[in-house]
Amino acid sequence: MIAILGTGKMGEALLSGLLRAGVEAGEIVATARREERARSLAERYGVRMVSNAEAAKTADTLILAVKPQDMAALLTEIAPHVPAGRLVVSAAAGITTAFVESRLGGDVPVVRVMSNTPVLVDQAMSVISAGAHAGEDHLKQTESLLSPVGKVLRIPESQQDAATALSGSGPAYFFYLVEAMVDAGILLGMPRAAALDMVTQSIVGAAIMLRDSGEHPVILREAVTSPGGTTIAAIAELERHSVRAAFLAAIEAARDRSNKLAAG
Ligand SMILES: NC(=O)C1=CN([C@@H]2O[C@H](COP(=O)(O)OP(=O)(O)OC[C@H]3O[C@@H](n4cnc5c(N)ncnc54)[C@H](O)[C@@H]3O)[C@@H](O)[C@H]2O)C=CC1
Ligand SMILES: O=C(O)[C@@H]1CCC=N1
Repeated sequence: MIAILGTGKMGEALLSGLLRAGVEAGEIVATARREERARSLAERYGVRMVSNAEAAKTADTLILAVKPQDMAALLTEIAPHVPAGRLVVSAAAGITTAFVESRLGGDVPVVRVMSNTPVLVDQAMSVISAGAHAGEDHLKQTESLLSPVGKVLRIPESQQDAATALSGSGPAYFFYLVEAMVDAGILLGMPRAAALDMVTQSIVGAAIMLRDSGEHPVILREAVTSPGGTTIAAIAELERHSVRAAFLAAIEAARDRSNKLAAG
């Protein structure tokens, strides 16, 4: 039995992914804070909605998907109910395995995960790290939960905040870029729908080339950039506005924010 505690955007994305991957609805329980939300999830997915205490007692694997700021309260609530040896998977940004271990007590095996919203289309990037009491089996179990909904990579826990900044938040940067490019299309007089189509197909095409060609992004970009042409005119402006430096600073800020999240 798998329990998802805190079924918001990420929890629901993981829940739907598990079901698409063939886990039976009867093998999953979930929890939600609001009754209306619980009813809607039960209706849409056919899973049983239970209390956090019941989820902690009954499931072999607990997936904690509340906001980092709500994690301490959730751990205090479930600590008396988690039987020894249950795998606890924490999906929250910035929350260390030590934070979870210290609040649950005992030798609880904890695996920290940072996934991202493309889990909804089975294209997640999930990075996982073992806590002090989690071994190879626990990492394998977590991989088998997450690999049907995307790519899974093991990383040292010391890199989790950086991964949160890169791939956890990553989809938001691409959506932001699309918004900005569509605005540029509007500036040039394109209808909004057509501009969105053109930009979306360009980003999908570029992403698939990057993933499937094995080429370095510099080579792929150079292939688009003709001498004296249009692309270099655009890139000269991106450089003039320090867009690369802005990305470095932005992702560093996200890493620092992740590092501070456990403190609330
Ligand atoms: N949204 C994203 O792209 C990503 C989010 N995450 C992490 O996933 C976690 C959840 O994020 P979101 O889904 O975006 O937030 P969210 O606010 O949509 O979901 C959190 C849910 O937990 C519920 N909740 C809070 N305390 C609870 C409790 N004691 N018992 C039961 N339910 C409770 C809330 O009512 C809410 O529905 C966060 O820790 C975040 O860092 C990780 C990767 C990506
Ligand atoms: O913005 C956040 O804090 C979460 C963690 C990674 C993506 N969204």
